[in-house]
Amino acid sequence: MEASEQGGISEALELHELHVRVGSRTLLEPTSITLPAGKITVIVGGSGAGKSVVLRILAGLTPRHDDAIEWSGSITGSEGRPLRRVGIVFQQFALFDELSPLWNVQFAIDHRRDRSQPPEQSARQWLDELRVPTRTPVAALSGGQKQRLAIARTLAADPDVVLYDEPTSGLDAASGRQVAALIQRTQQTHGRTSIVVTHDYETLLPIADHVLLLDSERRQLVAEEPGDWKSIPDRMQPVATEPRAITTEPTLAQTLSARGRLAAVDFMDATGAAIITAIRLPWDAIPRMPRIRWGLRFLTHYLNLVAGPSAWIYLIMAGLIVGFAGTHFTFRYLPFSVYTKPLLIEDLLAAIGFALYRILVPVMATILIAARCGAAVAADVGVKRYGSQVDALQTLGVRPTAYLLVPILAAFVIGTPLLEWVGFQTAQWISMLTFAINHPQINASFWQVHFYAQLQNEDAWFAAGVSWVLLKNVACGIGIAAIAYYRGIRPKRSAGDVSESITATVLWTTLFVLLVHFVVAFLEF
Ligand SMILES: Nc1ncnc2c1ncn2[C@@H]1O[C@H](COP(=O)(O)OP(=O)(O)OP(=O)(O)O)[C@@H](O)[C@H]1O
Repeated sequence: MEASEQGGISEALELHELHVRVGSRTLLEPTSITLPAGKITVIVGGSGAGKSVVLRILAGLTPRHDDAIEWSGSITGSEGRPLRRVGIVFQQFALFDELSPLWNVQFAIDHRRDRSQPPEQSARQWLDELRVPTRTPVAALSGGQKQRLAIARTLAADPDVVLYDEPTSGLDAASGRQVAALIQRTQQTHGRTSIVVTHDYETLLPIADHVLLLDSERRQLVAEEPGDWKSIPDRMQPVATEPRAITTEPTLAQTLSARGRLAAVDFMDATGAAIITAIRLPWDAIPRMPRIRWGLRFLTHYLNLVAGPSAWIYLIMAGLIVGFAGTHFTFRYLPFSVYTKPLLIEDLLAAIGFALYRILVPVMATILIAARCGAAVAADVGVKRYGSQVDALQTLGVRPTAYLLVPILAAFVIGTPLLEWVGFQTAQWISMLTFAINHPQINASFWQVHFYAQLQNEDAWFAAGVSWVLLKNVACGIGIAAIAYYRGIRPKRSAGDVSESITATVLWTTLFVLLVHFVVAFLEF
């Protein structure tokens, strides 16, 4: 542990017997090494040596038994103390696009490591220090400005250690040197232990206090003496890909059988994931928001996504169609209508009112909400996952369930009945209009009396069966929210994975909604 010039405390990073495997390949044999406090350590290694894997492990983003990655050993601060916070400046920055630069930094300040201590400086002071415009939307910032904002956000959260992931990637030599100078200046000003993971040794070795080589031959992190730094490039060999086994072309029957097996495995995977999700949901949904005001901010975002103005237009259109069709065609295609209509008109209106209120509008509304809002939320969460914003939340000390799942569930529990209500209001209005146009000789109050005949509730102001309608809405809302969230939050390696998660959400949410209506219909009637 070391005190910085500004009086802050920075921690060393101690690796104890860190052992990393990816699939059947060992990336790192058990390694124990200390990355000194308050210094810049540069970790270099050839392409494919495992720098990104090690960086994510150091940042606490990889569980010990991931899908393909396994690691053991421990990572602590100085003298074996637990690390409280490891910050990371992501290669693609992982900024929160929907927030201004100022609010990106404020988010980090509000979730800083020790909130009993005053923040090191205000969000505006951080942006001034790192020369980031405060009002320009994040998406409109230049690459360099985004990187400086990412550094400001990471430091504002008051981490013990700051990791930089390939900070010069994609930059020309001059810009790379500026970034290196910025890292050095920031480190000197704030005294944080800084670890730079890179393959760009030429630009970043000049600012290093220590250098570690991730040696892919020896599978070790090797501390390099300054005298040996010059020879590092010769030892940074790209890792050859695994030689492919030579196989004969599979026959059509083999291909089909393999595809069948894959489809079966996919189906089992999806079903297994759905069961696990259902079991986990109550635990994940406990609202443990670190800051209520940020929770409300995320809730507003998701309420707008789920039940904003464009969703109202959907439900109004749906209500118009189902209300008009239900009323118009019932009377138009009534068999022997000249004779039967005078006898049945009252009962038919009551049946239309009942069907619209209890079945047609709820089914139509929830299917639309599942497809439209489920897809919107899966896309939102999927992009946050793919763009590392979910990782950024985690390294800022926030569980993604707190600010994503809980607000998403709340938005659907509020939004689904609200949108359904909008659909029903429209449906009953168009039903009245259709009836009035088709039966100009009948008094308007006739419709009013008979449309609601099956919905009268003697004891209360609300309609009969409202609890069933609400139950369907809330059950569908919770299911859509959970499917969209868990599909979106799964690891994403490509934009294709995001798109696949949106498609899967639409398929599963609509199926779920139909299942809810099917099951509730048995209990209800
Ligand atoms: N989630 C994963 N599943 C399977 N293999 C993985 C996974 N992540 C990394 N790998 C493999 O682990 C090895 C190390 O990858 P890593 O991305 O850490 O390399 P790197 O040193 O960062 O390379 P580069 O500098 O080219 O980005 C590679 O062979 C990669 O294919």
